[in-house]
Amino acid sequence: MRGFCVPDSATRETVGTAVLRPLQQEDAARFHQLINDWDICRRLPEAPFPYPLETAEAWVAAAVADRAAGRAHEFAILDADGSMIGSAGLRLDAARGSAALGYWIGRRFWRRGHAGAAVAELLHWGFAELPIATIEATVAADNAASIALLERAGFSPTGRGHAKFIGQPGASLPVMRYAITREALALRHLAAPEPVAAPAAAKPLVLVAACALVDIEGRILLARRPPGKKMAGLWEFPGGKLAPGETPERALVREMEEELGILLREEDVAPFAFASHAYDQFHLLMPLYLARRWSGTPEPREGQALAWVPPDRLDEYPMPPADRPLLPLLRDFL
Ligand SMILES: Nc1nc2c([nH]c(=O)n2[C@@H]2O[C@H](COP(=O)(O)OP(=O)(O)OP(=O)(O)O)[C@@H](O)[C@H]2O)c(=O)[nH]1
Repeated sequence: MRGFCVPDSATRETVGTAVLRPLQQEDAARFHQLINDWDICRRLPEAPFPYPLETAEAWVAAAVADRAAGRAHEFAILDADGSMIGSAGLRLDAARGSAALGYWIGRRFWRRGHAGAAVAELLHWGFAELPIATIEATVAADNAASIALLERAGFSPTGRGHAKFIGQPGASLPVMRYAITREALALRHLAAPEPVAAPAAAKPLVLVAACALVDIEGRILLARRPPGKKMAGLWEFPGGKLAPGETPERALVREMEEELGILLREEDVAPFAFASHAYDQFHLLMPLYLARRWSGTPEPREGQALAWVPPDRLDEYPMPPADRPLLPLLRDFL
């Protein structure tokens, strides 16, 4: 398990800034100077106290080796002047597609929001760069500041347990387990900004996810909008509007099942391009994905006609105006 040390919650008034850079062997002396503090070590399960310089050197050397091997990514947290003030990192559990978070901040730099900023930055970095879907954290049950910090960062509790802390021999202390998924972090950031007041006459923005299903002959599946619908008779890429809280990928999985009766997996769709088009009643924003793998044979479940169309014949099929800029991109790519 990884450890946490944040004393007393970073006050909300202070907005921390954090810059992370990979931990280097030259950081060992400073690392030692900052971490050799009972109030830090007692909250870190793997930290002895006192914390010898050789242990710091060995820990940093292991971190450098772990980074090279892709096992873990440990960072120095820097303040605005570029001085190291603490450390934060992610240790991978490749089999589970997860990583364990740990961090600590030197005492002189407590209560300035640095830990919260470092954790936020590390979550973004981790989900962008590592093959993981979840980041987990285990924290001593009496570490109220870190619990508050994790909850503010978007983590949810997943359970309780006990863990040994090297600095407190013999003791098995109660801990709480937390986790955050990639989707939860993304939704949080979508939900976070205050809505910008739209001018009275603004058109609603409609978000539609669409998918170009490509068969082994490189043909693309088009669906013809059935009579009775807006733009009936035009050919389009299968897809539809996102339901509340849905990612575009998840919406595609649902729509492909509903419209075509096929099983498409989220990991089998790749973002390709997007359409942005002002219709009279709304503005359409439509990410277009490509998929070459699915289970089942597409069949029209909603009264639509279907056609497998070679890329150089897409022009022959009348499509909504939003789709037209996408056609040359598809022709060039396929
Ligand atoms: N699926 C799909 N929709 C498209 C494409 N191009 C395009 O302009 N659209 C527009 O994006 C919207 C798709 O949303 P939808 O499929 O959930 O809407 P709908 O008209 O079938 O249902 P609705 O009656 O509930 O509005 C429609 O207004 C549709 O005309 C496209 O290539 N694929």
